[in-house]
Formats: sequence, C-alpha cells, structure tokens
Amino acid sequence: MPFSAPDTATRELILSATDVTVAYGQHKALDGLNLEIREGELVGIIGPNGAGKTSFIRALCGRTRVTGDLNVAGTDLRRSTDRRRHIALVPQDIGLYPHLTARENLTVIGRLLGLKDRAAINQALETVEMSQHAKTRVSEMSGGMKRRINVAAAIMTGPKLVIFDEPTAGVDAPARDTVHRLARALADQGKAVILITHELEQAEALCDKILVLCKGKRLAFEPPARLLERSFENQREVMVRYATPPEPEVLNAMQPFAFTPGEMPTIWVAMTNANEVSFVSAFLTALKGENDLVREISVRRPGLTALMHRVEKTGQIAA
Ligand SMILES: Nc1ncnc2c1ncn2[C@@H]1O[C@H](COP(=O)(O)OP(=O)(O)OP(=O)(O)O)[C@@H](O)[C@H]1O
Repeated sequence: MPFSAPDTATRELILSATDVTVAYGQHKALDGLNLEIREGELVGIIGPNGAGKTSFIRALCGRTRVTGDLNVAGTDLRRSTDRRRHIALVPQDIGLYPHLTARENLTVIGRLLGLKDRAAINQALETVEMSQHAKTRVSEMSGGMKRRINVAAAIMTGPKLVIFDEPTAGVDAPARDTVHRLARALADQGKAVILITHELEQAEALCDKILVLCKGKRLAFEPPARLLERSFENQREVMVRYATPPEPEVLNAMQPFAFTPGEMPTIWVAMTNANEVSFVSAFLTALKGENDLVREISVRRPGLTALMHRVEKTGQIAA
C-alpha cells in the first residue's frame, strides 16, 4: 500500500541521533553527529573514504561503542536488546543458500531470527515483488532477483528503519538499479531508509535528503537540489574530452581556465561563474591550432560527483 503522509512535519520521527560519537582510541571516527530521519524518507549518506559512514552504521547496529543518544521509533538503541525489530541492515553481499528456494531461504532465516509467523515471509516476498518466484532456487535467479530476496530476508522482522550498506559495490547495472528502486519503494511504503553509496548520480536522483560526512563531521543534511544550490550557486561545470591526453603546450593554454584532471587522462573539468558561452569561446581561442584535438565539450550544472571532488579536496561543501 503506498505511503501518503500529508507533509514532513506530521510524519513519525524514526531515527534520532544526538551528539553521536564513535571513537577508536583517541581518533573520533564520528564526531558529534546530529540527525533526524522520518518515516517515508530515503536518506543517502556520502563522504570520502574514512568520513565515518561505516562507523555510523556500526553504531546503529550495535557493533561499536558509541556515546550520545540514538533512538529508533522512540526506543533507546543503547538499551534495546532487540535491535532487529527496529533496524534491518541489507548487507553488501548476498547471504542466501543457493540450493534452496526463495521461500526456503526466508523460512530458515526467519527461524534463526525467532520468527514463527509465515505471514512475515509472505509479506516480505510481496514487498520485494517476488511472490511469484517463491519456489525458485536462488542459484537459478538473476543478480537482481537475488538482491530482492536478500532485501526480503533483511526486512522480515518488520523494521521501521532499513539500511542499505553500499549494496551496489561490484554489482552489474540492472542489479544495481533493482536495489536502488527497492530502497525508494521501501521509503514510499513508509519506512525510513538509509542508503550508503558511491553511486552519486543515482543518490542525487533518488534520495529525499543527503547527509554529507567528512572526517567524522556532518557537513550537510538536506535535499540534494538545495545542497547543490547552496554549494555551487550559479557555477557551471565545463568538461573537455581530448582525442589523446593533452601535451604540455595544450596544458599551458588550459592553465588560465583552472582545469583539473577528470576520470580519464583525456578528460579535464573546470568550474566557472562566467557565462558558459564566453568561457568556452575564450578557451577554444586560447587553444589556437590545437583545437582539432578536442573531441567534446559539455557544460552542465554540477552534481554530487562535483560536490564530492570538492569535499575530498577542501573538506568543505562551498567554495
Ligand atoms: N576498527 C577501527 N580501529 C581504528 N580506526 C578505525 C577503525 N575503523 C575505522 N577507523 C577509522 O575511522 C575513520 C572512519 O572510518 P569509516 O570506516 O567509518 O569511514 P567510511 O566513511 O566508511 O570510509 P570508506 O568509504 O572508506 O568505507 C577512518 O579514519 C578509519 O581509519
């Protein structure tokens, strides 16, 4: 049944984190995090390596010592003996028995979790749209189907908060899209959902809010459009692709335009506040006879990928 709450303020508060700190010795992996997530919200957590993303998930799952307050649906997580009722973690890897069917897998996992109710299995299969494949062996399933059953196994206890921990690492594109669609669908059904991902373009399109972490600190927590507006205002990203990596004289000509290396040696990226047409025209003029080397120039509004580069370089979201 689709979830429909009239506005954000009336939605139930699911996760409340107040001054949450995770320390390994003297080193604070997570440093005084404050956060609220409500039912129906899909929150993407992004940040450079070592930002504290995993430490936060470990804190939520009770796998590390934590100071501060962590509440899920009004339950103090530090005192709860039954986190699984409140929180589901969808792991990176498939944790299923390949020779068993979908239903057999969920039955075994349900028993391990102390679930006696078959209805929970049916409900989970229905939620991930796999009811018609209940009798299919996992070994005969596509990557996307296995991911769906993996999610079903995680949500059988009926948690209010579902965490996807980098579920798309090393996964092919269709399976990745399946996982992302499921994360969105669970939020649309009223769950609070956390997605830790390096798929920044997808996070931008899917998530209601983005939490940006860097060196254990919260840099931002807001809807992606607002975050990008605040970070880049009217800036544009200019991407140039050359036929071959630029020679020193081309690099010299590029210098006044502050290009930085892109994801391949042939790709270079610059940010500009100027009118983009003037920028591109001035750049091509500066290249003079080397113009022929340019295969492509594109101009776009900076997205979360550009934001992540900035955070990696400067530790900040605004220039
Ligand atoms: N068990 C540990 N003992 C000591 N330091 C740790 C431990 N686990 C993590 N750290 C440190 O805490 C910081 C945060 O690490 P964490 O794994 O939470 O970051 P992350 O954002 O998940 O990074 P990544 O994207 O690389 O997985 C890093 O500086 C890391 O080196």
